[in-house]
Amino acid sequence: MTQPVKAFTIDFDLVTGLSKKTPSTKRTLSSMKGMYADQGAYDRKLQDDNDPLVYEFYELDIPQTSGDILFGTSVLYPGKVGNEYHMTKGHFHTILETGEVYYCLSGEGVMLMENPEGDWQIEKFSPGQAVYVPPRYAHRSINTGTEPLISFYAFRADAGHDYGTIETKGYRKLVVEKEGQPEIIDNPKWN
Ligand SMILES: O=P(O)(O)OC[C@H]1O[C@](O)(CO)[C@@H](O)[C@@H]1O
Ligand SMILES: [Fe+2]
Repeated sequence: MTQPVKAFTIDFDLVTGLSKKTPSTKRTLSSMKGMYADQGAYDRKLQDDNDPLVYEFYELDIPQTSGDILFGTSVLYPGKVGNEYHMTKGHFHTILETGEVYYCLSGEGVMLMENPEGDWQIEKFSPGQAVYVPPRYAHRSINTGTEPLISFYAFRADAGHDYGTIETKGYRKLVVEKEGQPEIIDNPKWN
C-alpha cells in the first residue's frame, strides 16, 4: 500500500510572492535563448544587465499523480527585451487536456494562450482576478506593468510541461510596447 501524503501548509508572502520555507526555481534571461523576438536586444541585455532574473516560481515536492495538485506562486519581474515585455517561457501540458488556474495577487499583465488548432486567446491579469486556462492551451504570462506580476497557480500534478514548438517558433502572437501601451502583434517567426 502506498504511504499517505502528509498534509502541509506553506507560506507565500503577500507582498513579494515568495516563500521563506522553500527555495524557488529561477529563470534568468540566459535560459530563454531565442524566445524574444529581438535577438540583438536580448544579447545586449544579457550582457549589460548580467543575466537578469526574469521570473521565479515553485516546484513543490508533491507526488505527480492525477489526484494531486501542483501549486505555487509565480513572480514575473517587470522589464522588456527590445519592445517585448518580460514573459515566462510558456508551455503546453504534456497531458494536453489539462486546464490550469491562476489567481493574480499583484501587478498587471496578460495571459497569452494558444492551442494546437491555431486558436489564440488573451486574458488580463489584475489583482483579485482569476484567469482560467482551458485544456489544450499553451500559456505564457506577460508582465506589462512596472511592478512584479505575482500570481498563484494550481493544476493537476501529473500534467507535465511540454515546450514543444514554443522553444523554436514561439507563440503566434507577441505582446510589445507601442507608444507606452501594450499591443498584440503577429510573431514574424511564426509561419
Ligand atoms: O514553464 P514556464 O513557462 O517557464 O513557467 C513556469 C510556470 O508555469 C507553471 O509550471 C505552472 O504551469 C509554474 O510552475 C510557473 O509559474
Ligand atoms: Fe501550466
